[in-house]
Amino acid sequence: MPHLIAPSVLAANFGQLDKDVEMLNHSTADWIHVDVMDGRFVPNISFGFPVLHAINKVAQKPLDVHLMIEHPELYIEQFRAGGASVITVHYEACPHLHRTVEQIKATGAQAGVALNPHTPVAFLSEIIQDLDVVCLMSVNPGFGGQKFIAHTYHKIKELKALIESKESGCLIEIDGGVNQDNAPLLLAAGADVLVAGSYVFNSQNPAQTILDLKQIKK
Ligand SMILES: O=C(CO)[C@H](O)[C@H](O)COP(=O)(O)O
Ligand SMILES: [Co+2]
Repeated sequence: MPHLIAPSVLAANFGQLDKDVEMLNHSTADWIHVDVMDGRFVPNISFGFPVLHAINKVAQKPLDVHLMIEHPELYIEQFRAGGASVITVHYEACPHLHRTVEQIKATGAQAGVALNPHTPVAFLSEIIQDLDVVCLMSVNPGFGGQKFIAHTYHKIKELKALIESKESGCLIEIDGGVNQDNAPLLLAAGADVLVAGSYVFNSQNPAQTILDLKQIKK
């Protein structure tokens, strides 16, 4: 399968969000990554439902909603109604992860689980068959524009081995500090989906930057 590019609108210009989403519609982006932060699970607040609705009104690509919030189970149906195609919750925020994953799937969305940089891949061994996406955080969640953590390569290989051993069909998504230098190595290690925020939106030509990431050969 060709890899997928999921630009994060966290780095977009919120004064002209519709224009930036239109740009993504016309680009080779596959998904639109939407980072929701609650100021409790992570030390930052991004946005909530009104902004998600504004994005969904314009977006013509699947919305990949990354929930960096406590008690995500209270809001799954609302995020689905807001247009989410993929809903990703954090392992660290879900004591009843299996129940929350089933709840996501019951809405018709694809279910993702994100792991913080310090959380072992092996913690997903009993649930990997039920997941559509595992999102490996390659920065500590909460902010865009941070430095990529190189230990992520090792986690991708471990996750790939776990997915194969359990015959799971789930995708490996990498989120944080992705750029043109590390992307080829991430794909070679086994990544399927690359999230990129500041690298895309801070570039001179975001659509071209997305195309460059999309055209990397494995
Ligand atoms: O989940 C996130 C931060 O918690 C963002 O998706 C991530 O940081 C992408 O932004 P950048 O490419 O600028 O690192
Ligand atoms: Co994210």
